[in-house]
Parts: sequence; structure tokens; C-alpha cells
Amino acid sequence: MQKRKPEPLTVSPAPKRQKKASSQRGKSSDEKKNASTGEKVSSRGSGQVFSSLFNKNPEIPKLDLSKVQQAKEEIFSIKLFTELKLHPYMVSNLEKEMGFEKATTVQEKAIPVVMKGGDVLIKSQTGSGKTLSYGIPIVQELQSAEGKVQRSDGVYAVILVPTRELAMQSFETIQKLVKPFNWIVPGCITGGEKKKSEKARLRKGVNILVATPGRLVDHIENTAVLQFWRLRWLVLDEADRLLDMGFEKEIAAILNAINSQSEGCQRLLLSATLSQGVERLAGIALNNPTFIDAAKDDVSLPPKKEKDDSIYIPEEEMAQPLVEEEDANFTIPKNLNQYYLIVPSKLRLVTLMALIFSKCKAIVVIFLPASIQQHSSRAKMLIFLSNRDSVEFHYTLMTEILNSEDGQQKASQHLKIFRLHGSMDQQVRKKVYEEFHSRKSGVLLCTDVAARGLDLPDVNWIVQYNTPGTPAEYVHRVGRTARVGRSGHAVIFLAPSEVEYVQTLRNRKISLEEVDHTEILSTLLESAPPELLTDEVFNQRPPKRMEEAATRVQKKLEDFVHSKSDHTNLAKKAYLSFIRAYATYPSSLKHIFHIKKLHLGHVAKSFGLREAPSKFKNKGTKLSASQKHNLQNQQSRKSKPVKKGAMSEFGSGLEGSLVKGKRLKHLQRKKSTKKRKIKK
Ligand SMILES: Nc1ncnc2c1ncn2[C@@H]1O[C@H](COP(=O)(O)OP(=O)(O)OP(=O)(O)O)[C@@H](O)[C@H]1O
Repeated sequence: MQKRKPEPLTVSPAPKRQKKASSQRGKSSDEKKNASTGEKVSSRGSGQVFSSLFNKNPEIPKLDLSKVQQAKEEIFSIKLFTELKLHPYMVSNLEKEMGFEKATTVQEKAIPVVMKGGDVLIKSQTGSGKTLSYGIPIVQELQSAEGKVQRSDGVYAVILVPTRELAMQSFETIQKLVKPFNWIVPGCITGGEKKKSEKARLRKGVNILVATPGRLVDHIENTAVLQFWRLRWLVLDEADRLLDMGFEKEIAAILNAINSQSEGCQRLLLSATLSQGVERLAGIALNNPTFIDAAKDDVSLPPKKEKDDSIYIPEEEMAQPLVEEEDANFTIPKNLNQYYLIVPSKLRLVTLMALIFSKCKAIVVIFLPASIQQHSSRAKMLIFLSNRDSVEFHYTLMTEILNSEDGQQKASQHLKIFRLHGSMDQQVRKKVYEEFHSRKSGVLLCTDVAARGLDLPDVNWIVQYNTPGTPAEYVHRVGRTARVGRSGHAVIFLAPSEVEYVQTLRNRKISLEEVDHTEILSTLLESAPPELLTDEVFNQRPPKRMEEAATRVQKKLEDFVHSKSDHTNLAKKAYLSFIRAYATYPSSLKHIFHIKKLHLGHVAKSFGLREAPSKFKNKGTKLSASQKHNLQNQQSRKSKPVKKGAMSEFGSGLEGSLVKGKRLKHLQRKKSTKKRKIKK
């Protein structure tokens, strides 16, 4: 049977304006008709009056936007790896073991430049093969070094990445690359793993070290065997993220430790959203770097800057947030279809459920012998949420709603839900990631811990249920699909007060098509699980209209939230975290994402709550002085760098304090004694 691709969201003309529902005044207390749907809704059953979803919603603004011409970047070059002057074993490994014959554009441009030496900044779209663009030259150089590399030599290359999952992924790629040169030993150290076993591996010797910043600082401070005398490469993958708020102290400590020991290594900074802001670091840590933009033909040599890389980097110098350049254009994968949904807050949750059911429901599960059973092409979906509490709430809601009492998934569902965020136990995080990575379908509810770098095969839908902080993070999130030339879809949910974000993206040459949220809701009629559409309050008659179906599903969700105090507390916690996260948008986006533009009662409904929790309860959208004070406190706390010991969202395990002055002086003293260079 022909595999069906999940059809893209239906793209419809700009949405019809919402009809203002007539008031329901004068109705009897327990029998009300939903004015716009005619649906009889009563307070029987759940003991609560269930307010209508479809009245008193803000107008849906009509956007007449012309398409913008997105920046183009050809993924593949015409160059074969055989033409890049690589060791024959390297080429056959790439071809036979990894299945790659042709270099991607960024690999063709970067590999020769990196092999020449000198610092390099590499900008190329998500999913374009940047890992190999630094991995191949490093392994190529190490395997050809005179005086064969010994494990006991220690670290020749450090590869820094912002998350544990990305560290594991990059480490696995390096492991594949060194297969023909098994005397070169790679290693990986990340927060959450056992420090003792990492120490043991470092003691035995690691030549290419992949690490998350927090854990590397920890070992710099506490593992004497970790030395940088022979370091030849320092790679910052997702460099703009590593140099942004939250990692600046660790990066400063790492650079100082390296500068105090190594004779000056080659620095490589990569990201799909590398902006000129990173040059600021270049002024401190890079030596006249070459700038490679895979979307451009030329390779630019920035102006000469004399600098002494033995300069100690004062931590405060690193503490300034990188300013995203207003005019930085980002390249979006060619085969990525991007949409936006303008959804009133009251309808947000039920619209999300409708999207999940319609994209991930079992299309047709063909009952054939397992050997030839085809996977029906249900979507494999990432859903980005603004914080861990929201992930936990939606995960609990969806898994329980879709599972029968005995925990078995209802036959009609075949919908596997996963969750991933920085507060999870590392072993659980690893198991969840590996299982989701291996599946053909399913839904991963996640925070931005999954936004960058992860190469998750078969992901074909990205749903941004909460808007990311910056356009750069938007680019990385949607970049989890449509990788290396494949196709994919991405949709972002926007409240009517947030539609200006579409223009913010357009200013970066990112063009989205509008989808009418009522069309998504209409899919409930055929794809919502039947048990969500009928119950004792609503008669068993299946709903005939979208509004009826949406009302019934929302009621089920609210009944679940109010059925147990644990559920209600989870929802309240998620609601409060959402409000707090909302207060932390960067100042450049504050005019779009401002708490006073939200109707908190409607926002509460999107967490299945029948009224806004008292802490932020208000009739209109104005916050009381104390609430404003609370939010401003939250905001100032959030904008400060992550405190030592605090768990950053990327779970980088900031347990270790930073490299102390005395340790650094000890390292510097040792610099003059022991130095040995690998001759080329
Ligand atoms: N030359 C190549 N030919 C085909 N596939 C490749 C090639 N090089 C890398 N890939 C594959 O492309 C995918 C994306 O690679 P990689 O994760 O390095 O991209 P990236 O540019 O680092 O993405 P991101 O910006 O999201 O971190 C991986 O599955 C990788 O195995």
C-alpha cells in the first residue's frame, strides 16, 4: 500500500472574523445553550458551569502579507568526498559506513579552510552537516600526525555543545569517524552522568573530548589529569547559544584554562544562526577568524585584529548578552513548510489536541505479518513548550486522556507521547531520547533543551505551542525537521495579541503561511477519539458541528483537570510558570508578548482550568501592583545569568563552581614547564 505522507495543514484564506455570540442572559441557571453552537451545556455532571469556548474571544486580526523571498542555501555541493584530499580510509568510511558520497555545501567550503588552520566561524542552515564539517578535518589531521597519536597524549580537541543529548549525538558521530583510525580515542562528558567514570576515562586518556560546558568546568577544576597542553582545536557548536546568557561564565572559565596551558589552538564556532554578535567574542578569543556562510559564495576574512590570546578573560566581559543583529537573515531549509495559527487563548488547548489527533492518529494500521507490516505514516511530532511545568502538565493530560483506566492505549489511539526537559533524571532523559529517536511516529513534548542540534530521524512536524524567545530560536526549533534536504512542516501558535511576531520573522526573511484554526478544530469531527466526544452530560449523539466537538473535547479536558487535586495543581503550576515565562521575553519582543495583553482567565482555560488561579487572578488584563512587582522580580531574576549551582534549562549540571584564581595561576605556572607540540 502506498505510504501516505501526513498531508500538510490545509492552507486557507485569511480567517473569517469571529461572530460575536449573543449574550446568554436570562437563561435558567442550570440549562444554558451555547449561543454560537446551540449546544446544551449544563452544570450537571462536573458540578461546574462550563463556559462557552466560542464567545467573548478577541477578534482574529486579518494579516495581508505578501510572501518574502527566503534566503537560499543549496544543501549539497557537487564535490565528492574523494575530491577533498582526505585519507582513502576516511572516504571509504564516509561512503560505506555512513552512506555519504557527496559533501554538503558547508562541508565542501569548511573542510579545506579548517585544514589550513586558523580560527573559523561557520554559518550554515540547520541539518546541513556542520558536525562533519569540523569532525572530518580534525580526524583527518590527527590520523596523519607524525609520531602517531597516543591515547595517553590526552586531549587534542574539545567540542563544546549546549545540551547533553547533543553531546551524545556529536560523540557518536565522532566515534563513527574514527573507526578506521582506532588509535584515536573520543570521549564524552556531560552533566548528569557519573563523574567518577568520566574521571576514569580521562585518566586513561581521551584525544577528542565532547562536553557540555558546566561539566567540563567541573573537571577542569577537579580532575588534575585533564590538561590542555596539546590542545589543537576548540569547537563551539551552536556557538551563539553557548555565548548567550547562561553559559558565559563557564565559557570564560574554559577559555581561560585553555589559554593558560595551550600554545594557542584553532577555534571553530558554528551555528545556523551565527550573527555578527559572536564577533564580539571573536574580538576576545578568536584570531582573525575566517567567516564561512554556506549561503554565500565568498569566504570572508574579517579585518585583522592583533590580540594576545593569553589575555585572561574577565568574567564580566563575557557577561553581556549577545545582541542578535536586527538585520541578520537566517536560512530556512528549502523543503520546510511553515505555518502560523492565530488562536484565541480559550481555544488553544483544544486546537492543539485537534492538531495532534489529525496528524498523529492511526491512519491505517495494516494488519500484515510483522515482516512486511508497513508503518502507517503517522506524524512524528515535536511540540515545544515554554517551560518544564508546562511539559509535565500536558504530558500527564495527554497520556491519561489517551489511556484507558488500565493504562493500555485505546486501540483507536496508537499515539505514543514522550516528554523531555532539563529537570528530568538523566537516565530517564536518555531513555526517552533514545526511544523517541528510534520510533517512526509519536509526539515529544519538550522545552528548548531539544531545540538545537538534535538530529531526530523522521520528525516531520514541529509545533511551537509557545513562541520562542528570539527568531534565532525559532529557526533552530523548526530546524529539527526538513534536515539534509528532506521535507517537513512547522506550525506556530499565536494569540491574537501576538500576531506581530509573524512580521518579526518576515523581517528575517522567514515566510509563514496562515492556517485557519477553525479548520484544525473541524478535524475533531473525524479524528477525535470517540470517548472524548460523548459522555453523560452530552448525549451519545456524535457532534455534528466543529463547535460542538470542540466544546465536548474541552469539557473532557477540564473534567480531567478538575477530577483530582494532583491534576489541578499540575495545571495551576503550569499556568503560573507560563505567566512567569511570558514575562521574560527579550525587550525587543516585549511589545508583542506582554502579559497585560493576555486575558488571564482565557489563558487559564488553555490549561483546563475553569478560572485563573488566584495568584494571578484578575478580571481584565491589568495586574495588581503586587502582581506586577512579582512579575518584575521574576523578570529581573530571569534576565540575570544562571547562578552558580542553579540547574540551567539545558541541564548542564552547574554543580561545580568555576575555575578559581588559584587553580588558574597553578595552571599558568605549569605552562612554561610542560609543552609539546604535535608536528604536522
Ligand atoms: N555529506 C552528507 N550527505 C548526506 N547526509 C549527511 C552528510 N553530512 C551529514 N549528513 C547527515 O545530515 C544530518 C544533519 O547533520 P548535522 O546534525 O551535522 O547538521 P547540522 O548542520 O549540525 O544541524 P543543526 O544546525 O541542526 O545542528 C545528519 O543526519 C547527518 O548524518
